[in-house]
Amino acid sequence: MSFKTDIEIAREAKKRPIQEIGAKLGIPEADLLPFGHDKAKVSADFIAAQRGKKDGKLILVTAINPTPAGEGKTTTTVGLGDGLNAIGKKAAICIREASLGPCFGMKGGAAGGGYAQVVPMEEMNLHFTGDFHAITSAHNLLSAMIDNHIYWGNELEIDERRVVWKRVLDMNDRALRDCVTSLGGVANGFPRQTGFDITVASEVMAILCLALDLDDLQKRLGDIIVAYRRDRSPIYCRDIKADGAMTVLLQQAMQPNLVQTLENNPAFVHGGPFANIAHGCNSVVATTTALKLADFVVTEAGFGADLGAEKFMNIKCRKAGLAPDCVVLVATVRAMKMNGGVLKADLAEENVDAVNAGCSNLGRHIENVKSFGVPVVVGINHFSGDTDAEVAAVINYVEAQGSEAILCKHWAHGSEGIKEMATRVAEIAESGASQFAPLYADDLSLMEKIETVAKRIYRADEVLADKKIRDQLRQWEEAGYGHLPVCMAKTQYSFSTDPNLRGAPVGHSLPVREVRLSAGAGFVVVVCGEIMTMPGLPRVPSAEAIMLNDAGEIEGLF
Ligand SMILES: Nc1ncnc2c1ncn2[C@@H]1O[C@H](COP(=O)(O)OP(=O)(O)O)[C@@H](O)[C@H]1O
Ligand SMILES: O=COP(=O)(O)O
Ligand SMILES: [Mg+2]
Repeated sequence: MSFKTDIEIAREAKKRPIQEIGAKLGIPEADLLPFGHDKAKVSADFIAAQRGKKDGKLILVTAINPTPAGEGKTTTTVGLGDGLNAIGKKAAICIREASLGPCFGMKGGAAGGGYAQVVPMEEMNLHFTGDFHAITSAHNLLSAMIDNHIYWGNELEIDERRVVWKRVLDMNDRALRDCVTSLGGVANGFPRQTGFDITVASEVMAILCLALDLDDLQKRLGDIIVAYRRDRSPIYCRDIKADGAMTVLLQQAMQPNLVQTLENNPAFVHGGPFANIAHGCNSVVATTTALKLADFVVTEAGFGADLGAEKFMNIKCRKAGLAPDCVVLVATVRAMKMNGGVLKADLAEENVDAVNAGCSNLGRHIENVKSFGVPVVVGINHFSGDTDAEVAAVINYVEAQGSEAILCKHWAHGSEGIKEMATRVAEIAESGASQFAPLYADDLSLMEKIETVAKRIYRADEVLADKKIRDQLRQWEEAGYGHLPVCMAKTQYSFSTDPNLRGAPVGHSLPVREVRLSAGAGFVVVVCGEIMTMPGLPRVPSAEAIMLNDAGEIEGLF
């Protein structure tokens, strides 16, 4: 059975003018800044005018530990938004923007898939409205101004060995991870070892996603710590006098983007941090705006619930005062089999035993989501190769755990394939059953916060952090940053730091490699295991298959 590709389906979309989509949410045309006929930014003035209005219900879509292709969180977020609208609810979705890294690397885009996509898919997965370029430019302006300050006499007495601000690029380029700048003699400045992260790991990205408005954005930018002096005193972005220009570069990017689903329902697409190396959630401003305009808002958090959902709850909700009313935990037969020990190459073959073996991963994620006090429904994202026996194995397991699992066929059928889930989610969200609370209080020490996530979510026995790291955490506590949440960076494939340790490992240790203070974003990044903040390209990058056909249309984007 041959299926149309995502891009073929997206190209056939019968899109409505973006003004019509905005009108569904009561956004006047004058408050939409159009980018063509099918994309627009929502004005900051209109957003500010929504404050004080009643919020709709908030639904988070997360997943079990994924295969490299992803298990359909974004696809399910889009499908569920369409499903809620199809049963008569006023719903909007909020998802993240795509990074060029995975688009041209391995994983592909971030617009959903099949008949549950947001459009225009090609533009969204490429330059969209320029937000990532703005974030990259703002980040690298600060980088350039730091080296320029040092070049012109270093009045701030920056210890050149302790510049912590790197550069970014929105591309997977391992060659840039670790490099030396300012080679070539006196005219080029003072050589310094530094490197690049991918734009989605930039603190500027996190700030744009957590800032409440433009004033908050500028303050957070100013709070960024870029370097330390020899006496270890911090030097801030505002000391370099870059925060004003960075805010100018980000003014338009701060306004959330509005597009539509294949079924012409409103979709906010804004911000794009990954969940393995950053906090993995779309912007607060898009989510809080959507909550003022719709009765139901469906949003996503990247990778598995051990990463995106944990940081959605402990970072985004904590900082924005959000409280999810329901969680949809996406499971797929293929990811269950992979967590049950099946190799990627063998996932297409029926294997009920492997599905049963993989259920331990699903069961742990169910427990973890419930530990935040939020009701959870498992959404089985149906793939054409799934057999009835494999699906039944998942449903039987979930029901034996006392939870609910609903088979969803939105990829193949759009809203028609997910009405049962939409109905159930609306019931749960409106029931008031959710008693959300973050996993740890602000006043725990930074180390205790790391240990709480490691033990309660990852089920690690211990956290391995050497004296240098523990001393650094204590120094940040003494400097007044002890109240901040932690942003865990680790592999998305396992509860542990070993990507091959699938299922529900116990007894493992969590090695902390380094810690980074994002004083502007307001969290401490805890880098665990071998995770990289500048990914590399795979042996055969998706880019090799991306081209223009004779009709000038893009091929190979997915
Ligand atoms: N039910 C499905 N059947 C076939 N392909 C799917 C299905 N759900 C998602 N996909 C595809 O899998 C890939 C990952 O989906 P996506 O929603 O981006 O996952 P995630 O957001 O969890 O990473 C996309 O290419 C999408 O088109
Ligand atoms: O940060 C990762 O997001 P996806 O799981 O949607 O790929
Ligand atoms: Mg996604």
